[in-house]
Amino acid sequence: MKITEVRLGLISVPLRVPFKTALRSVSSVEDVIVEIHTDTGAVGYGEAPPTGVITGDTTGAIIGAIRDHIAKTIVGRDVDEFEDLMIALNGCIQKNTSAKAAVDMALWDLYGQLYKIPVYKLMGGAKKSIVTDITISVNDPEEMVRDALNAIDRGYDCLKVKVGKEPEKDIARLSAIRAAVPKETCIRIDANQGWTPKEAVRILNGMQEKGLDIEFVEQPVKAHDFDGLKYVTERSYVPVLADESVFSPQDALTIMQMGAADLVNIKLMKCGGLYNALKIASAAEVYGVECMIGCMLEAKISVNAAVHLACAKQIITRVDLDGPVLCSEDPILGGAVFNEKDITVSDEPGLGIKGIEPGKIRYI
Ligand SMILES: C[C@H](N)C(=O)N[C@@H](CCC(=O)O)C(=O)O
Ligand SMILES: [Mg+2]
Repeated sequence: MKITEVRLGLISVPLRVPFKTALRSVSSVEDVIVEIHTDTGAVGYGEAPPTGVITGDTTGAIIGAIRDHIAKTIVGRDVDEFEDLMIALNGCIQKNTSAKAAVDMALWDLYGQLYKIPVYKLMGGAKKSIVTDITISVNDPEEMVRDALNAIDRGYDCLKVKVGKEPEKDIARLSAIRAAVPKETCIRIDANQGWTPKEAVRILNGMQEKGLDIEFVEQPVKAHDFDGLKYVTERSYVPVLADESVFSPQDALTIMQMGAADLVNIKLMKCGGLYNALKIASAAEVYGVECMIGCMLEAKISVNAAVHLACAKQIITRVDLDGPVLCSEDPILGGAVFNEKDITVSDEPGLGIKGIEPGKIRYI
């Protein structure tokens, strides 16, 4: 199976409600789609969101990295030289993890199709379904309570609540939500780097004293501040999960060796795809650090690839793969079935993606 062409397109999918974090506010998913064509007619699919505030990757940068570096490296090569392809993909350009992730998943898709096996089984997995949380955007407490109750009505029992914007309001936000939702609702929070280390300890221990029962906090402090993260981890009663601090397997190792976080969030767009995500999962297994599988604002092609990983690795004990259910429509054909919180992996060879609804992709 020889790679003949890398085709790129753009999709635009409106969100049900605007997505607001301490870092950004957006109202639609605007992603780059990658199709890798082969001489057998098989096509591998990938997707990359331009999450500039987190990864530094813009739409133009994703397109440029794929066209000017990655495509030139992989076209003409055989999918069966999988390890060589992965090393070439990772070595042909620095950083650009979103572009690499989109191509990495399209290659896994083709490799699974070549050997007629779904990717999660190729990775040794046997689990067929997982359960995701859903994100509540940061707003005034009243609006957040409305969004939380709407999520409960849709059947979600785990909320990931965004905080970190106007930190003085965060305890009030969480108190209002905790008072409104059923007692057994799991609540995790994500500050998206919005607090200083001292502020984080004060807010988190304040939440603990009020009995708000927070499962964990995601990325309380700036991404580069590993010492600050460790400071919070050592002093907070609420467990700490490293998100923006962990891009590469090396970052994950450093965080684990320092004891700077209790948990790690693996995202394909931060680490460059499934090949590197597996390395983070292996490091986490060695250190006994449980992982969450997360996503950016992504539609179903790339989140579907993360579903395969989550079904394969037992060290992934938390799931934040709500990209598709935050969207008001799903233009992607095939792949995992997203029935609100319940996600069922596809048993089709590769990643199981069949294509994009006609008229919903603009080829470039
Ligand atoms: C969408 C997901 N639940 C999420 O919150 N992901 C990121 C932010 C993604 C973005 O800004 O696109 C996170 O910080 O965990
Ligand atoms: Mg996060």
